[in-house]
Amino acid sequence: MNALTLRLSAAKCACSFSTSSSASTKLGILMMNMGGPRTQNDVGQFLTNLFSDRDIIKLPMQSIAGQVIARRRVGKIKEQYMQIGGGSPIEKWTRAQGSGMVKQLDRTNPDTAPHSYYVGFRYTEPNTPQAVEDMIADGVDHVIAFTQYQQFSGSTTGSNLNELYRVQKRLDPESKLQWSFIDRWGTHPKLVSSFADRVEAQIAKLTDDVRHATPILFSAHSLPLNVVDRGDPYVAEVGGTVAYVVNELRRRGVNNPYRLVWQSAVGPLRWLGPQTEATIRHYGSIGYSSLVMVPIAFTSDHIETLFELDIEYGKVAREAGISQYMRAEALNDHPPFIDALATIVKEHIDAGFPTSPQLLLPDPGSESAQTITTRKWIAAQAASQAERKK
Ligand SMILES: C=CC1=C(C)c2cc3[nH]c(cc4nc(cc5[nH]c(cc1n2)c(C)c5CCC(=O)O)C(CCC(=O)O)=C4C)c(C)c3C=C
Ligand SMILES: [Fe+2]
Ligand SMILES: [Fe+2]
Repeated sequence: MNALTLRLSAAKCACSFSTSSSASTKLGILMMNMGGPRTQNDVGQFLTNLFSDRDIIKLPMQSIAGQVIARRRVGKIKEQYMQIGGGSPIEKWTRAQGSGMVKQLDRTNPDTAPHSYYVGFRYTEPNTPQAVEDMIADGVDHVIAFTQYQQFSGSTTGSNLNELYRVQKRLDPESKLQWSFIDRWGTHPKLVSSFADRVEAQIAKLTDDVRHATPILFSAHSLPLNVVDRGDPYVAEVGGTVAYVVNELRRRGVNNPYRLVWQSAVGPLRWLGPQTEATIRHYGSIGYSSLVMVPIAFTSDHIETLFELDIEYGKVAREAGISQYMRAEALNDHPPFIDALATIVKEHIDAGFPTSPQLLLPDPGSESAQTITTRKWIAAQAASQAERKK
């Protein structure tokens, strides 16, 4: 009997979780991510929301400075979105992933069917308040907050969780919703295997003369060094994903050399390197004529893959004499990746909605009051899930 079955022991028919039973628990799966502008007209608001978020960047007089910086960057970023078709494809991919995931869960976990997914983006619509309102209106009792960032950072999943804490406190003051959390999954075997598929497919496209010697550059969004120093787990967790993917590639007979590099640094802060762009330039300058790039910290296409890796660094690679510059496809709607998402949720349900112990351990460096409050809420939810399991 899993936790849900136990909760249903008072129900007349404990054999089914169907929504037709008034005593049944209705699950909602909240897919959390940053979001992206749907059109060029949304770029300004997206950037304003991002630069207003103290979990990603702390500015003096945040609300004014955030707007000023957003206004300064909007022209450049709009131009980048124009070059990738006008907007971010993140909502399209999140919906494809969510619908594939719940279809599979309906098959593998009939006891908790039907499964519904909700999209909670941090900086654009559909946002967290909309998702929580929809879940309340749909009669959801238990929300699985499932981050779509596979590696944890306070600036990404941490920010989404802080927002979730504020939103549920406002929209669900009597705490009718129960919550559980899937907060990181960077080494899940099905995620690792999905990445290995994507890398292997690109390696196969290289010409015979360079196929086995071409460097694989795993590239992730960088972090400011002060965030790394604080003990944010992201850098180590990205390294963990890379190690597992390389291990899987070795198992498949792909023995190419590899490096982990960091992209997308913005502003005057010092950011973690080596930078992706400088690495491409350097390898070109010492005679490499081929590279396979792998976006390793995001599951869907976005500006960092379609613009930065493909267009911007593609040009850098050509200038540096790299004639075979390739990028592993993002996971997007790759069927083994949809299987990975559904399996991760299945394992969470089957195990009685556990909270990762990592989520409850503070960073060694200083934390915001909001993060401390959010962690207390998560700990209370974790305790009540554990209680139900007994
Ligand atoms: C795992 C991914 C990401 C981490 C970690 C991350 C940390 C982080 N980002 C900034 C500042 C900016 N990020 C911006 C855009 C952006 N960031 C990510 C991912 C991560 N960020 C993505 C996928 C995107 C692009 C969104 C899209 O729709 O494609 C931006 C805005 C763009 C710009 O102005 O150049 C900023 C700014 C910080 C400071 C940070 C860690 C503290
Ligand atoms: Fe970012
Ligand atoms: Fe960028």
